[in-house]
Amino acid sequence: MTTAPATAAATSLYIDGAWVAARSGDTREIVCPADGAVVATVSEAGREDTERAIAAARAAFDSGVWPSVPAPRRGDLLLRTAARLRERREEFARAESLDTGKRIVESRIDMDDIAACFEYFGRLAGQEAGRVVDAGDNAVVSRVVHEPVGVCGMITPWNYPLLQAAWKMAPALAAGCTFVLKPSELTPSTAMLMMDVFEELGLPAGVANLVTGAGAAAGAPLSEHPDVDMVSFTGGLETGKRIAAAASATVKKVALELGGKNPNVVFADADFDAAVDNALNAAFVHSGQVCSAGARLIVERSIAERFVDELVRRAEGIRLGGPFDDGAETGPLISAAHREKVDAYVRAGVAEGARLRCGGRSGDGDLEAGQYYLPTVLDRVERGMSVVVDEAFGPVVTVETFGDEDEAVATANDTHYGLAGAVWTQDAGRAQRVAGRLRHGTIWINDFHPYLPQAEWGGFGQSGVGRELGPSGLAEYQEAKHIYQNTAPQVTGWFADHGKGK
Ligand SMILES: NC(=O)c1ccc[n+]([C@@H]2O[C@H](COP(=O)([O-])OP(=O)(O)OC[C@H]3O[C@@H](n4cnc5c(N)ncnc54)[C@H](O)[C@@H]3O)[C@@H](O)[C@H]2O)c1
Ligand SMILES: C[N+](C)(C)CC=O
Repeated sequence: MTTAPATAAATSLYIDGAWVAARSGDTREIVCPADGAVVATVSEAGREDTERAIAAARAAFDSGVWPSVPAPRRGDLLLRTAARLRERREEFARAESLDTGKRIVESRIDMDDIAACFEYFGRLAGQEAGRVVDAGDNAVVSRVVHEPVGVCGMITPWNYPLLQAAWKMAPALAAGCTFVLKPSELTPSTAMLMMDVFEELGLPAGVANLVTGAGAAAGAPLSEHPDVDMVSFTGGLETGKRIAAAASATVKKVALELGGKNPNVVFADADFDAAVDNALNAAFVHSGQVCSAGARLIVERSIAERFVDELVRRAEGIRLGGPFDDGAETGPLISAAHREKVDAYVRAGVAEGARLRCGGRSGDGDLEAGQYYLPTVLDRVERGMSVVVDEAFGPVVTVETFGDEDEAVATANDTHYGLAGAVWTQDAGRAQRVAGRLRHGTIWINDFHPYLPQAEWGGFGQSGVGRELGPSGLAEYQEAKHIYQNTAPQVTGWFADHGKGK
């Protein structure tokens, strides 16, 4: 059983440096999906609360209180943020686990990754003062500088709540932007703790603002409002399309990190045990609620039967449990509604002809109190079937087979997404060839899942627009400005002076 922290926070909106309640007075209970315990009560923001937060972010930006701080000093605040996060790691990890049901060991890893993200952008801030351009004229001084985009709306999902927000907040602050963050309505707790850290470290009022509430009410103004210069969204494809469409009315800058249907390609010469073990990680870590989950296993035909038998045997043995259960290897799904969606997806696959090898149902016994769904393997699937095309965002892996390299690549690229993928082989030449041909934003060779703050993350195709992390992750929050100075202005004579002498 999870125990709730004593938060009865009817004032969970952080606007202009103050904790306030929703204007409506509405609140929402946050429920741990591992056992249904209420772990927090937070304010439920509506449109007018978000508009207040936007006004605060706009005023803070326009006053220059943050954008005019020299970039190395902004970087210093990010480094101090990282240090504070490391000190408060356990408190943050616990809050994340209670909201998501994620195992505490995974939440601790997330907190370390978040601190590393703040450190990376803290160091990157101020490293580059723009560039001088040779205009081909000695009288001209021409340079390109990078300025903050302005007020950013940030909308984030529930699976990696603070991590996905950190990938936006850290570069935005490094660039000199101000922002309004709207985390998933299901998992707001660590975002609240984060505002507490910013306040503690003296970030000026109005630079970081937080609204907790549902997407259509609290989130939509961030893509619609003319005072927001950029909206950065991480979440599902359909929501991303809605946000991009809404943002077009004011021609905002838009960054989208969307879903994936990620291929995990295994050649017959791969290290068998490592490939099976990592296929389990790829599909079932965090019960598959990972944008880059290896949900499409694509195995060379000659080893497919043995490989899948072993995968099924291992999947059947995975132990499920709550965040603080030391024996658990993975946790619950986020909600009852999501579990129903995953189950319907599996049923649709079976109805289309897939063979259910294991799982395909909720957990029983002790697991009945939570939103558990058993690791599920579906084989005998074909390209075009819904389970091969659509993201399940649950512990479900489908198995396809191939005969040669060309077929492997064609199968792996046959998706409207393009977020991530892996290739398993001991042939270094083939590994590089296949990696080069896969149309996905991240390719792992003989590994699955690692990401680094210094390496870009994002999708090809309908997995998104733009990149987070790496130098491009900072550039997302910057506008390039060309400053051209003529130090010896002269009459050009382009237009004759027809009035001269009159
Ligand atoms: N590419 C990545 O890096 C990445 C990372 C994590 C998750 N994801 C994706 O996120 C999805 C799962 O997350 P989810 O279920 O929270 O996604 P979701 O799209 O349902 O919700 C994401 C966020 O959008 C908000 N929202 C919903 N409707 C909105 C609207 N009309 N206007 C503004 N905001 C709105 C929600 O309240 C939430 O905060 C999966 O598809 C997953 O692949 C992608
Ligand atoms: C981006 N990542 C892998 C941390 C989480 C995706 O859901």
